[in-house]
Order: sequence, then structure tokens, then C-alpha cells
Amino acid sequence: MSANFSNYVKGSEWRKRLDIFGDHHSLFNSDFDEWKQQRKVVRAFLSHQQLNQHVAKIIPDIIEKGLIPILDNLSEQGTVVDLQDLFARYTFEFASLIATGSKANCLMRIGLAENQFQKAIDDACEAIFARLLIPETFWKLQRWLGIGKERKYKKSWKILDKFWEKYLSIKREKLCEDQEGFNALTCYLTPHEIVGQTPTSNVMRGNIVGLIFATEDTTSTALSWFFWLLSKNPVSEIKIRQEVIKHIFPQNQVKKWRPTAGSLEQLNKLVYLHAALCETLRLFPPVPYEMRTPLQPDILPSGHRVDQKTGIVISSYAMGRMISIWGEDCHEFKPERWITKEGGIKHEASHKFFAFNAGPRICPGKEIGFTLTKAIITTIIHNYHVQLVETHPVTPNLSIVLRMKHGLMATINNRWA
Ligand code: HEM
Repeated sequence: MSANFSNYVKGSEWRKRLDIFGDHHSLFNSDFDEWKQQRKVVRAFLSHQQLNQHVAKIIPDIIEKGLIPILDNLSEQGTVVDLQDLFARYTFEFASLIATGSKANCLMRIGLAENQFQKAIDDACEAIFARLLIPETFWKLQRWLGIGKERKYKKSWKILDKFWEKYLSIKREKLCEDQEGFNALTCYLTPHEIVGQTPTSNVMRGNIVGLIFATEDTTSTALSWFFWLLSKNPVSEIKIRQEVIKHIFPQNQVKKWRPTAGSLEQLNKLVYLHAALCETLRLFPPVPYEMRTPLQPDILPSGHRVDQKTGIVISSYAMGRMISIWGEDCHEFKPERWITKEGGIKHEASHKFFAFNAGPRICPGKEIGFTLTKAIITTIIHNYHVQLVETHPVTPNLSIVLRMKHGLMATINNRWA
């Protein structure tokens, strides 16, 4: 993935199974020079100063106006909530704003309407997983007959197309009076200095839908497993609460905490929280495996010989649980393994900690992902007590994203009420 990157491509086998994220010109499905070009654009976008400023504004805004009223209400009513769904709404709200500038308003309608984008992505990811397991002729036959997971895949495609058309028409109408801050779609349509010429509608669709998926699904999945792991390791929750109090309220005037544009920086001081997040991503990487095809025969570091006919699957889920990589205690949740003797964050090489991929195709949204997760975790842990429903089954879904099959049911209690 790193040392011989150019020999290991996503290739046509990947593309035909994940075609919902665009063709061979789009970021997620391209290789070679096409990918380099798209990658340059997405990197420039994600590291742009204007985006950083926008992110610092919208995260506190979504939490204050969308999430906190819901959490307060759940606490007052004593209602059970599916945290996985709630997290997906929070991250979708964010993803929609940075990708298109449009508000999704899906935190307003909780309990009333399903998040259609999320449902379409979930169904598509399950169908893609099936496409990887069953013979090609079989899923192609299912697609032709419009049955099974292929029926859902087709429906998902239509829903995502509808979202895309809506985004595009809103944007085209409002382009001149765009007050929604820095977002990828405006950059594509303007065209912005980081994009150059406006790409085809197909490429834009693939990249925008892909960006929303990459932002939303990964971070909400990480959040769900984080709270599940914390429920099994209450000492870690206490440590995070103590750390928040120590660093955010140094004068000991402990009170409610809401993130503000200025306060997001404070989250970087929370070493134990960062360690607990890395530990979650080690044990439950939202993207549980990567697939590649070699262009030329090669010998893997393991000694295995591979050639053009070898489909390579690298399981980050398995890697996170290997004694040879993480030691005898690899199955334990131990945030301490990420903390140096001096109390700083211990950085692990990406080929060891593979949750964000490794090499040139490493996730370009890693830092934003950490900010997004830390802001909501700190808000929830400091202000509320989360009690998971003990009897509710928690199992991973069979999909290309490691979501929970039945969600994560919990009750919420406001600590300040
Ligand atoms: C916990 C959070 C996240 C995790 C675990 C994660 C993980 C990954 C992984 C494993 C890949 C490689 C997938 C592949 O092989 O195609 C990837 C790609 C990508 N991620 Fe993330 N991601 C996270 C958050 C984000 C966020 C918040 C953003 C955007 C703000 C983002 C944007 C992207 C993009 C654009 C790519 C495609 C890069 C390329 O193909 O060159 N990710 N991510």
C-alpha cells in the first residue's frame, strides 16, 4: 500500500462492484493519473483555510441547535433512542454542509422520518458486500431480474441520484448569493482555483456522494462502537470525564459544556480521549477491509506471491486483533497503549494502525474526523449519562462498513437537570 503503491490498484473488479460511487474518473473509483488529479482537488479542499474556519463554525452550530435539544428532550421523556441513527444524522448534517452547502435538517425530524440518504447507503453497502462474496454471474442475474440485494441497490442508486439532483438544482439557483460557506459543490461549479475546470456532472456526482459517504458513515460508525466500548469499560468513561474537567475547566468552575468555534482547539489537549478513539478504531475500524489488484507479479511482505489474477483483501479488522501486531492483550480495550510515558499521544505507523488506510491513498479527512467525533463525545460525556439497553443485541452488520446490525439503543440522562 505504501512501498509499491503504483502496483496495487483498485481496478475494474472494484469499480464494477462499487459503481454507485462513480465511474473510473471519480475519486473513489479511479486509479493512476485520473485519481492523482481528483486526489489533488480533495486534498486542497479539505486542507483549505476557509474549510477549517467553516468546520469550526458548523460543528458547534449543529451540536447546539440540532443535537442538544434532542438529547434534552430524550432525557426529559426518558425515551429510548438509537444512538447509531442519532450519530448518523449528526454526521450527515455536517457532511451535507461541507459537500454541498445544503442543510439536511435531519436532526429536526428525528423519530418522524428515516434518513433516506443513510438508508440508501446502508442498503448499497450491503449489496456491495454480497457482490464480493457471490459469483459475478449470480449477482448480475439478480440485478437483471431486479431481486434480492440487487433490487435494493437499484433503489439506493435512484435515491442518491435524487439527492444529487436536488443538491445541484438548489446550488445552481443560489450560486450567486451563496452564503453557506465553503463547500465542495460550490468549488466545482464556480469553478474554484482548487478545482480548475468544472468536471462532468458524473464526476461531480460520484465525488460529492462519495465525500458525504466517506465523512458520514465512517465517523458515525466510529462513534457507535466508541459508546459501546465505553459501556463495557466504565473506568475509561470516568477517565475521559476527569480529563475534560481538568483541561476545559482548569479553574474548577465545572458547568455545562457546549463546543464553540474557539473551543474546538481545546479538544486537542484531551490525550486520553484521543487514545480511546484510536483504540476504538483499532478494534472496530469503520472500513473493515481494503481490496486491491496487483498490476505486475510481486511478493508480499508476508512472502506470498501475487499476480494480476490475485484479488488481495487486507482486513483492518483482523489486523487490529493480531497478537503479532498488537501483542497478547490485543483483544482488550486499552487506551493506555496509545499514550507515551511522558503522557503524550503515541503515534503508530499507518501500516500498523490501518483504520485510515496507508500510503498515498490514506484518508485525507482523518483530522476532520477526529474533530467531529471529539466534539460530540465531549458534549455527551460531560453533560449526559448514557445508559445502553442491556438486552439489546449488538452485532456488526454484513457490509463494507462496520455498522451495527440492530443499532445501539440507549437512554440519556441530563447531568445538569
Ligand atoms: C473515523 C473516521 C474515518 C475513517 C476511519 C476513515 C477511513 C478511510 C479509509 C479506510 C479510506 C480508504 C478507502 C478506500 O480504499 O477507498 C478513506 C478514504 C477517504 N476518506 Fe476517510 N475516514 C474517516 C473520516 C473521513 C472524513 C471525516 C472525511 C472528509 C471530511 C473523509 C474523506 C475521505 C476521502 C475523500 C477518501 C478517499 C481518498 C482517496 O480515494 O484518495 N474521511 N477513509
